[in-house]
This record gives sequence, structure tokens and C-alpha cells, in this order.
Amino acid sequence: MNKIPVLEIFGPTIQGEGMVIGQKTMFVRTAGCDYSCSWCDSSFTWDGTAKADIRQMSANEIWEELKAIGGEGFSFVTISGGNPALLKNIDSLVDILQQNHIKIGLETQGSLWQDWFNKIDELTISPKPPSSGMTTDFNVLDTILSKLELNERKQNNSLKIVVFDDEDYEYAKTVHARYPAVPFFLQVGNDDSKTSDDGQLLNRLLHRYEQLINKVMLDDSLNDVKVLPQLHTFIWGNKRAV
Ligand SMILES: C[S@@+](CC[C@H](N)C(=O)[O-])C[C@H]1O[C@@H](n2cnc3c(N)ncnc32)[C@H](O)[C@@H]1O
Ligand SMILES: Nc1nc2[nH]cc(C(=O)O)c2c(=O)[nH]1
Ligand code: SF4
Ligand SMILES: [Mg+2]
Repeated sequence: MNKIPVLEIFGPTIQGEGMVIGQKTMFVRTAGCDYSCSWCDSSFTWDGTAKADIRQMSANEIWEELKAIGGEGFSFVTISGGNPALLKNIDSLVDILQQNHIKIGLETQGSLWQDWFNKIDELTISPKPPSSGMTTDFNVLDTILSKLELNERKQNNSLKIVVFDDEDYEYAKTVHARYPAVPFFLQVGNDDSKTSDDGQLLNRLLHRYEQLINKVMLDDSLNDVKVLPQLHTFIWGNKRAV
């Protein structure tokens, strides 16, 4: 079957995270994940609660829907999930987007490789810290990062670690020390990703952002790093598909 399981197609919005934060983009969110992070803000992609909303779509159908929703108002598409790296046939979607001169971002956790990673313009790998309950297979991560390094295309890669607590922070330092040449982002963890009280959430996240900044500023082992919030949560809270 040549279809891609899709849960959401939305935008244009801004990329709220990481290496191209602020970028105007459409999103394609695939269903299914090989992880089950304790704090996943998109758990509906894998926990069965949105099973009825999954659509099996061809790459062409996804492209048509992107145009139907986004009109002429986009030149960038971000593929996220779930873990899009579970899906070999995203290759066909990547090809269609490139034929139409659309730049492509990818969000994935670094547990699986696909050859189509080589065609992604802005590739974010987000290994998971201890608080997620997941364990990083550093052999796999090494392989993925060395494949990207060998890639001749001039693409941009980055590592982005979400931090919830001190143990996560130490984990982030380990990852940065292992791959010092890869652009490195720290992201504030949202520990209340179900609340609909946007005001309270904003206060909480701003406070946590300040704490993370303060910590990094005093830390000589994290110098060439960028510390970011999830900008979209500041604006839209925990709302879905924004
Ligand atoms: C929902 S995931 C989907 C892509 C891929 N599975 C991954 O984890 O990289 C997209 C991004 O959201 C981050 N994320 C998920 N839950 C979060 C939370 N509660 N707070 C902050 N970031 C979160 C992930 O770490 C990842 O960088
Ligand atoms: N605006 C916005 N930015 C994002 N960056 C990463 C997202 C994701 O869920 O992968 C995301 C998202 O869902 N919305
Ligand atoms: S890897 Fe990403 S989508 Fe999968 S459970 Fe973790 S945060 Fe959620
Ligand atoms: Mg998200």
C-alpha cells in the first residue's frame, strides 16, 4: 500500500520550535510512533484516541490538500508526527514538494533512519531525555548523524533536546558533548500540555523558560547553544493543529 497515515494537515502557521522558529509553514502530521514519551504533547498520534481521524492518503492527495488549505500562501512544509521516520513512502511526498519548489522541515526523534532524510532542507533530531521514559540508542543516533554528515546536499541539521528536570539537563549536556559540531537547541518542556487555561500556562512556561536560561547562562559546557520555548504555546496554548 502506497498510502501515508495522516492525522492533521494545517497551516499556514509559524514553526514554533527549534532551528527555523518563526518560519511560516504548513504542517503535515503523520500517525504512529515507535516511542511513547510520558509527556508527549501529540500523544493522540499514537495512543489510539484519534484512531478514527487517521486518513490513509497518497502523496498527491496530501499535496492537493496542502494547496486547498494553504492556497498560494506557503513555500515551506514541516513534516511531524508521531514519527514520520516510520514511513518509507514519505519519499514520494518529499519529491512532490520539491518539484513544486517547497522547502521541507522534518521533526523526528533519531530512532530510525530513512534515505529521504537526505532531501530534507531543515532536519530536527530530538533525542528523548530520561523524563520521557524512553532510552536513546546511541548507536542508531551515531549512524543517523554520520549519514547526514556524509550527505553531499547542503542541508541544515540540528539536535533539539526538551528539558523538564535536572536529569534531562545532564542528558542534554551528554548529547551536545557527543556531537559538538551539530547545531544544538534546548527546549522548555511543557509539563501541562492538557490544560486549556492559556494564561496560567503562559505564566508557567515563561517561568520555566527563565529558569532554563539562567541555568545555561552559568554553564560553561553549554556555550554554543540556543535556548528556546515552544513559541506556538505562548500564542495558542495547547490548542491542536496550530
Ligand atoms: C510531537 S513531536 C513529533 C516528532 C518526533 N516524534 C519527535 O519527538 O521529535 C515534535 C516535537 O515536540 C516535542 N515535544 C513533545 N511533547 C512536548 C512537551 N510536552 N513539551 C515540549 N516539547 C514537546 C518533541 O520533543 C519534538 O521535538
Ligand atoms: N506551530 C507549531 N510549531 C511546531 N513545531 C513543532 C511542532 C510539532 O508538533 O511537531 C509544532 C506544532 O504542532 N505547531
Ligand atoms: S517521540 Fe515524539 S511523537 Fe513519539 S511519543 Fe515522543 S514526543 Fe511524542
Ligand atoms: Mg507539537
